[in-house]
Amino acid sequence: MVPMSGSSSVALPKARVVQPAPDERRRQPRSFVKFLLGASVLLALGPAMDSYTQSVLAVAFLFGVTAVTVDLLWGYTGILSYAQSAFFGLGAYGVAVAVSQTGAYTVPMALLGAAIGVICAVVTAFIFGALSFHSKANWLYIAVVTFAAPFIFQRAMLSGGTFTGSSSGLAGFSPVALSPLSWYWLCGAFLIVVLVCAYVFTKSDMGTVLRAIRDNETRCRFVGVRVHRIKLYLFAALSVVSALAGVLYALSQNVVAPDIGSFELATQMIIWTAVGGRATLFGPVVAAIGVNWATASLSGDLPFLWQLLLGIVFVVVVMYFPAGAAGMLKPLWQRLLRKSGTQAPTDQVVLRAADKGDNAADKAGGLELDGVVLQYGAVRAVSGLSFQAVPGELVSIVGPNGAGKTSAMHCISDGRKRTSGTVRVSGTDTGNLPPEEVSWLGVGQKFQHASVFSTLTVGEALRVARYSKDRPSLLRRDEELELPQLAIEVLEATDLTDQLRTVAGNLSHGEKQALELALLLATDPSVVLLDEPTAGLSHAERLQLGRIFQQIASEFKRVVILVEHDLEFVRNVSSRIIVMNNGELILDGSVADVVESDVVREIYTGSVEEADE
Ligand SMILES: Nc1ncnc2c1ncn2[C@@H]1O[C@H](COP(=O)(O)OP(=O)(O)OP(=O)(O)O)[C@@H](O)[C@H]1O
Repeated sequence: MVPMSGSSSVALPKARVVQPAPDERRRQPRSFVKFLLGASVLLALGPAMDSYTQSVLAVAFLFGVTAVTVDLLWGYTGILSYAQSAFFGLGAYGVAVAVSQTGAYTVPMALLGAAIGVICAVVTAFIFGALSFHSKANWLYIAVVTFAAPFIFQRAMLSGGTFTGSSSGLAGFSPVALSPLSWYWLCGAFLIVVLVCAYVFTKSDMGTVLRAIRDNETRCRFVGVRVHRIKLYLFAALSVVSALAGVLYALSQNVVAPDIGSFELATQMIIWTAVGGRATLFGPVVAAIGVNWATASLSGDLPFLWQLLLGIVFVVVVMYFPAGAAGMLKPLWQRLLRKSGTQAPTDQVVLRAADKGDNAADKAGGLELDGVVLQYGAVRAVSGLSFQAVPGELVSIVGPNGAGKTSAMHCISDGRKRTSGTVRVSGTDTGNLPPEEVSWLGVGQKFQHASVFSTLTVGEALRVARYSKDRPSLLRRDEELELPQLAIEVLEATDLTDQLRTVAGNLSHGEKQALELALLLATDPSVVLLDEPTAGLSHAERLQLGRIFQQIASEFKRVVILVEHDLEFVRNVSSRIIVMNNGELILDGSVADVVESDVVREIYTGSVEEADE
């Protein structure tokens, strides 16, 4: 951070462009085209292989597809799912059961079976997703819940009698009689289509949102990203992809057995992703193809040794190379690119000040708390807190440690935290809405500790924060980043406009604090909650931020609620001060009232009870 200019306001740029050199821009599509060329060459080599290898690789390509789904879920979004093998199995069994049971060995019947299998997979995904993605769930829920999926699948297939073929499975049902080479091409083409779609998706604005969820789900929710909904839809969509891979497996292999939806296969998919390199797409695919090809070639001669080797590789990679093979090779690849005169691709960012306020200023009707209570078991952290704040006010909440200041902030930003009482934002009762919905109503909260997205660039993080205003595209990355003026003020004043392409995890502590502030301002809130925002900052940085806070309140007419321990700082920036002790509001008045109050002095030096006596 650098000191602000002497004026209270910073001149706003209409548009500021941070763009890569032309060489870099040309490079981005090129690397992907190279990949497609490489994949085409691999497919073209098909006729040179024997039919056994063609068949093995066709299956490996389908497992590569499931690896892409695991990577999108786990690598990009942080969702560890063990259900992908069950979805694969449902697709495969859908075809096998439909054709075998009806005796109609026709393509339409196989397609009908495929549709039933896919629908079963989607319904299962929605059920597991609904159990795992909700406000009270953490990241472990999906792993624990889906842990059961392969077991349920296998048990169901084993108990299905002649309907599912029990332990022997079903065979000889496929109405599609293609040569191994044709299946090799078909499955390879399917893998390429899935990879291209996944690549485009991960490079889109929604792909950035996925990485943001993986990095910091809490911050996502507090800037209005509907995390649970996104996770649920992603999980359901990828169940379709896995089930379709299962359909092709059944048609090409002409045999299905319960182990295609097993826990072992589910674990292997996770191993391919970890060993290949999470969040790289190509790494897990190469690992899936390589491991399956090697398994087919070696497991006959070295059945036990091969499994042991795989297990050891997995443990070593997880412990010592968390970025996987792709992560290990990346520096080498980048060095090669640099030698050939090019750099890794980077994106252009055009920062633009919004011509009009999104909505907050127009409907800013202030903040109102009425009898708010927050009880943690026997501890009453907030006890009947009531106050109002109007646009343009900077209200500081002070009090000793444990007074309930942070808890009061939580009661405003998260309707589910409150035990009782009412909070109204611009006249709207927030009820028991979760933080993402309260954010949509116009509340932005900055936490005590800087909470940003460690692997996202500053520009990407700001784009994520615009989720509720500019819907992210699933297909493309918007070069233009339109921000409310007050967010641009913060970026300009702290020089973050020059760091739009810097990874947030590499910023200094002060810059992270400023970025977090800019993130919540990017949502254009009408109520800005700041919980000890200057903790750990230098004197100059505190002064700078203090001026910005005042500007947000007085110039941009927002309600600013500030929790701070530094009374000198509070005195300089506040228009009003609320004093809390033991969860209760004990004083609400002007700066002069509070500073001169004996009660406040006594709270900080002794106890109120003692003072009363
Ligand atoms: N998650 C929790 N579970 C149980 N008790 C809690 C929890 N969070 C806070 N408390 C208790 O609630 C009371 C108020 O805590 P809170 O953090 O709101 O105070 P504070 O005024 O913000 O303190 P500080 O200035 O130290 O941050 C304290 O007694 C604290 O121990």
